[in-house]
Amino acid sequence: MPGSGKSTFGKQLARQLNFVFWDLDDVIEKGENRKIRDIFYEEGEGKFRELETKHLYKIITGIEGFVLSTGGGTPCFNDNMDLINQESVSVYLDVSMEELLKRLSKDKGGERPMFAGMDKGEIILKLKNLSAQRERYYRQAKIKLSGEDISTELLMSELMTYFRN
Ligand SMILES: Nc1ncnc2c1ncn2[C@@H]1O[C@H](COP(=O)(O)OP(=O)(O)OP(=O)(O)O)[C@@H](O)[C@H]1O
Ligand SMILES: O=C(O)C1=C[C@@H](O)[C@@H](O)[C@H](O)C1
Ligand SMILES: [Mg+2]
Repeated sequence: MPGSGKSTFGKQLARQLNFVFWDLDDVIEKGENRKIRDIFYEEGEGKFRELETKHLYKIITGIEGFVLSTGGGTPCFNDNMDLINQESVSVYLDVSMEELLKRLSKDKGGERPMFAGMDKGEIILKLKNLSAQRERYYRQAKIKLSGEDISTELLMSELMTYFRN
């Protein structure tokens, strides 16, 4: 979900594994030479999803030994979750609504176009809607980490178990 810590956590994990870190939102912005916000406002979500899949495909089929932090919506469009699971090990950070609300309410810069200009009540409604639509994609992830004790150490141990099995 937006604000679940994908970018923060992904960077830590990449450092631990000595892998390259990519943030799909940054890759799209650099590749298209535009802010995601502007793509959304000028061309709509459909165009954004098309570009998102294009850049996801390029990274995931093009390089090895990386950690990729996707956008919250990435797994939910254009069969992206199937592609992710074919080519990599996916991780779902399952963070509570209360914690997401706390984190997203702090985003005053409008970096997240989906929540721009919303008050707390509107954010919680949006989060509930997104979660209801997206959970079925998120739960296809190979590894799920829930609760307050999400750490890179825990994920490293889950990854070991995953590869052992
Ligand atoms: N484990 C954590 N505990 C407390 N705050 C955190 C934690 N992980 C991330 N944060 C904070 O929550 C906010 C969102 O984190 P981050 O940007 O990593 O999420 P994201 O999943 O990448 O969000 P987005 O989907 O918008 O890219 C940031 O302000 C970050 O500092
Ligand atoms: O959850 C989403 O649908 C999005 C999350 C962001 O990271 C961006 O990828 C974009 O704003 C859409
Ligand atoms: Mg992020």
